[in-house]
Amino acid sequence: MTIRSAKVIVCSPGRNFVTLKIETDAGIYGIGDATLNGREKAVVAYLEEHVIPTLIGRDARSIEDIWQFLYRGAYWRRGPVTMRAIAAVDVALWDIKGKALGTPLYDLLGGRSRDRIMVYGHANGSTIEETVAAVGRYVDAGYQAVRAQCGVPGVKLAYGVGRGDLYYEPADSQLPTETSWSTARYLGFIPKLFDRLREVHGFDVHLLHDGHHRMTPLEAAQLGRSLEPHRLFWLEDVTPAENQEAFRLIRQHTVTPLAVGEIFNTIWDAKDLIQHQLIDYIRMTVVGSGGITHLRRVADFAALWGVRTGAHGATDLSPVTMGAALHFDSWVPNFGIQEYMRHSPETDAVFPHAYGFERGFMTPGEAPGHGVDIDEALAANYPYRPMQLPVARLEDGTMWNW
Ligand SMILES: O=C(O)[C@@H](O)[C@@H](O)[C@H](O)[C@H](O)CO
Ligand SMILES: [Mg+2]
Repeated sequence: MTIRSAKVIVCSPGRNFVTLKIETDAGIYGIGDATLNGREKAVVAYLEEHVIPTLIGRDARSIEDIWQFLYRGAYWRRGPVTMRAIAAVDVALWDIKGKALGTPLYDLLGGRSRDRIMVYGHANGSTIEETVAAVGRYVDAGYQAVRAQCGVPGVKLAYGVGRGDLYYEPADSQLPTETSWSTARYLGFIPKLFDRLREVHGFDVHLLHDGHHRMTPLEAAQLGRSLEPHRLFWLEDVTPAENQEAFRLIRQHTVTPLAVGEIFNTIWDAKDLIQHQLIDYIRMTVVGSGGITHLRRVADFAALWGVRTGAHGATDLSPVTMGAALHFDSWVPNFGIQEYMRHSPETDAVFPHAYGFERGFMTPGEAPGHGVDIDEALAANYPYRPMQLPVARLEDGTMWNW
């Protein structure tokens, strides 16, 4: 089964998505996601200029060989652009293999390890009471796990505070929105949020929180320790993780579970964190980490050290990634949880999908491949709109991590 053609489809049904469609001479096609929020066109060029010409004529069944060819063959390894392009090809090829064999992707990986996949939703508010109410709406909808974010008094546009209940999209402007940040204000405030959340909602719901890379290791340790009475499911991205060693310091001081990895691209970003058991959940997902082929190696390595998966699932991960991730989650033995930020109705219409959601749990569906398609005619109604992620500055104007 030979790859006959491949094309990149860019559309913006509410937000931007980059999708790869690979067609074979057997009449079977596969779909992969290559979206890199705020830097989409870089991946488009990488695919169109450098990857697609090398795919034509290859055997679509040779997923592993094509992965190795794209990874080793580029010479310049790793990074978000390269690994997203590889992921798009990889996921499209797994989709093709599943369709060719008439079987869902999870079966190709080794079959289902669970009946349904626990997901967490995003609750946020500009005040504590708004966030408490937002968590309540998720609990009422059947979610067993909810991420809680809140505006911080004195901080302009704190991370994670959206404009609606179900949808949150941080890439909101053609030029980056400037936000402000004060870790001192944040550290003084967040324990009060969780005091109130536990007071109102009790301990039957899993609560999560995302620090979005803003603390120093010692500040992260302080936050982790102050939240221990609230028994979080996880505390995410407390500090930038380029320095994997930094997590030793955090770990020495707190037993609050730690999650990290949504911006990692390969196992090399996570190796020390995993093998020294410095984290509890690895947040890498198919689109960011070279597709199913690489992610399963990461998951197997993590399993050796008791680290579980907690795949990134923000709205910038297209339904194609969501579908592929749900098949992966169905199989992966060391599954932890899956993030689920709902897509807009426009996005759902452009990407018809077999996966489903019911009261806090998802299933990948039984369609062959990953079960997600793209309606190209509909997609054409939503042209690309340049959008960038915000930036953050400290109160004195110093550039900080958004
Ligand atoms: O945990 C998360 O979902 C976030 O950290 C993301 O919303 C992240 O900000 C976006 O994916 C950036 O594009
Ligand atoms: Mg995050």
